[in-house]
Amino acid sequence: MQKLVVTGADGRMGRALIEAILDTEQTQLVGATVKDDSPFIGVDAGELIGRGKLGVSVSVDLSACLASDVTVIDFTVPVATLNHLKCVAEAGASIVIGTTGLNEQELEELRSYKEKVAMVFAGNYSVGVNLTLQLLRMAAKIIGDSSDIEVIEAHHRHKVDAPSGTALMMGEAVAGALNKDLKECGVFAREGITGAREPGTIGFSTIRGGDIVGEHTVMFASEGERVEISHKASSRQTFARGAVRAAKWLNHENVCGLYSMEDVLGF
Ligand SMILES: NC(=O)C1=CN([C@@H]2O[C@H](COP(=O)(O)OP(=O)(O)OC[C@H]3O[C@@H](n4cnc5c(N)ncnc54)[C@H](OP(=O)(O)O)[C@@H]3O)[C@@H](O)[C@H]2O)C=CC1
Ligand SMILES: O=C(O)C1=N[C@H](C(=O)O)C[C@H](O)C1
Repeated sequence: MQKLVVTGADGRMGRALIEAILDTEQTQLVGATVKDDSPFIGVDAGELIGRGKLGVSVSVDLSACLASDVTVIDFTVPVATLNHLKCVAEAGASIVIGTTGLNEQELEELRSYKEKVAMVFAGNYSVGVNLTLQLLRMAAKIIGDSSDIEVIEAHHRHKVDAPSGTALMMGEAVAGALNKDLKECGVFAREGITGAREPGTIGFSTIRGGDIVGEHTVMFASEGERVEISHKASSRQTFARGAVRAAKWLNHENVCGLYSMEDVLGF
């Protein structure tokens, strides 16, 4: 039985993760944590999602939930993720991280744990998005040099970071296949008299509205035709089930390192 702890248990993904764990064989929720000002402290984690008592009280103390055979699943905010990662390292536990919006310094700090912790870190845990990354690399190799490449993403009104982690992963997959650095060729904003499109750049556009779960399109536009590769998520369970799958995979690997969802899927 794989022992799992969910941080940010009262968040959109936290709740979806508890649901996914309850629906996955050979996994057991052994802890659920929230921020210290949450109204859900002390509530049963099962009751938090309307599934009846599990005997796991929502708490603020992650370290108290940890042991070397526990895997944490963390979809929160960058500062919390790094705090949680520190606790995980101290306990010799492992972690699956889904948080997006980390800046360069935060990413560097996360990477610094790869010798000490077994962790999976991905901007998107859906199988479909990770398949899409493969398709994008193929498209980039065949038509990337002769196309204008644009990444368009749409999410719900509550999302706080842009572009999405997935959009950045897609941009990096395309840039990598073209032997480019996204930091140099990415265009993240356009307004006013921008001038004509600079050849070889990768543009990003962001839509925020309503309850859109997550939609991404990469457009390869050239003279006379364009190719669009799209993924549309319609349920957060897609991400949650993928993260639980990653946690089960980590338990088998149990080797310190920084892994991607593509590693988990064996792509
Ligand atoms: N990789 C993937 O497949 C996916 C990644 N995501 C990413 O997951 C993250 C969470 O998304 P979502 O669930 O929609 O967001 P929510 O805002 O619904 O949840 C965030 C959770 O983190 C908690 N939190 C915030 N600040 C802190 C803190 N300082 N310490 C401890 N906990 C804190 C929140 O608590 P409180 O509510 O009390 O503030 C809440 O429980 C985002 O970065 C999102 O982009 C989302 C979906 C899929
Ligand atoms: O915040 C979200 O909701 C999502 N975030 C991830 C991202 O930033 O790419 C993954 C998914 O699209 C949903």
